[in-house]
Amino acid sequence: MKILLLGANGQLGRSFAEDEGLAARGELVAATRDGTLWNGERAETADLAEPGLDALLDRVSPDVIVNTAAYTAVDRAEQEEALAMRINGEAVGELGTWARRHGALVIHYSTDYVFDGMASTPYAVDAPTGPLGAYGRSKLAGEVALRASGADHLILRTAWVYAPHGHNFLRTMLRLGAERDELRVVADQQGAPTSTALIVRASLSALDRWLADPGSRDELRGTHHLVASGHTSWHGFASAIFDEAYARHLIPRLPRVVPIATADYPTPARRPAWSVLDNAALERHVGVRLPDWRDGLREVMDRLAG
Ligand SMILES: NC(=O)C1=CN([C@@H]2O[C@H](COP(=O)(O)OP(=O)(O)OC[C@H]3O[C@@H](n4cnc5c(N)ncnc54)[C@H](OP(=O)(O)O)[C@@H]3O)[C@@H](O)[C@H]2O)C=CC1
Ligand SMILES: Cc1cn([C@H]2C[C@H](O)[C@@H](COP(=O)(O)OP(=O)(O)O[C@H]3O[C@@H](C)C(=O)[C@@H](O)[C@H]3O)O2)c(=O)[nH]c1=O
Repeated sequence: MKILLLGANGQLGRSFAEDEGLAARGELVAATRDGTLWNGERAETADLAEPGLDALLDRVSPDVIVNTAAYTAVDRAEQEEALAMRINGEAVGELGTWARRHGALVIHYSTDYVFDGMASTPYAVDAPTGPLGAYGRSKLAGEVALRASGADHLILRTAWVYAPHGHNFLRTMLRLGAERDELRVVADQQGAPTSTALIVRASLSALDRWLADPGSRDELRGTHHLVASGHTSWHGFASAIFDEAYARHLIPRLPRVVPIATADYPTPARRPAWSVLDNAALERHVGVRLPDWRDGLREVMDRLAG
């Protein structure tokens, strides 16, 4: 089996590449935008903003495409919606079209930002979407295009993703906390911080079930919510980050973390107030346990401390 990993330098892509789980299941071909991995090794080049993905796909001829590449700059997307649409929308449709023609499976990631955040109970997979901003619209376009392609696919919607590496809220907090005595963080947006390690583990379980049990495919094919269990606010997440970092002597002192309202932290893109996704169906279909978000945080902090 040949597996093509797109976006191997991103938070999630790098976690897949480091984990070795994909490589243990087949011949893994990693691709990045510039043809180089974060560690200096060579990779395939795949720029989703450019036409010509078919040439790479024809050459690699994957049985499974794991697409972790995406335009993820939520605020900048408000100014660059066409580019976000190309990368997160059209290019995903092209992957699907190739996959349908060649009988390949596409594992693709989407986001809580496809919802409008007006709910007050966890979003079910089939809840109506209604993105508030350009990034969410572009990710929804990718979901729609992949479904329309007719390819075998798993769309795994996740949220509030972080890792010991890459661009994420956890690393931003640790940087700002080292620079300032006080941070102001929104307390009226709720979600489930989800580590890339959790996403990798659950994705591999889903892939294993897909491969081992063709009878499961009708149940698995389609969209799922892959997030940690429980929920908190960005303020709650920031406070927990500092507590865990302080307990491991990663920071010399605890900064003050002041809860504020979204209105007091104006940003170009609107974000959903309620981003909690119901992950029970994935636990049932794939037989994985999706632990509480605090477990993932402790695991990442242990890695940073180690
Ligand atoms: N981050 C989050 O909080 C969440 C992410 N998701 C989704 O999960 C998936 C993984 O996200 P995550 O790992 O956090 O994202 P990152 O931003 O960490 O990584 C995205 C990767 O995509 C690459 N990329 C961007 N533009 C292109 C392009 N034109 N061609 C090829 N590659 C490109 C980037 O390349 P380069 O390194 O060169 O910039 C980067 O390596 C995405 O689908 C995202 O939408 C869903 C919910 C939450
Ligand atoms: C840095 C900072 C942010 N915030 C707020 C702004 C925002 O409402 C919230 C999160 O900020 P960020 O810009 O880090 O997060 P953001 O880029 O919105 O994160 C999103 O990324 C995309 C890719 C997703 O798919 C989502 O699931 C989600 O993880 O925290 C503060 O209140 N204080 C601060 O000091």
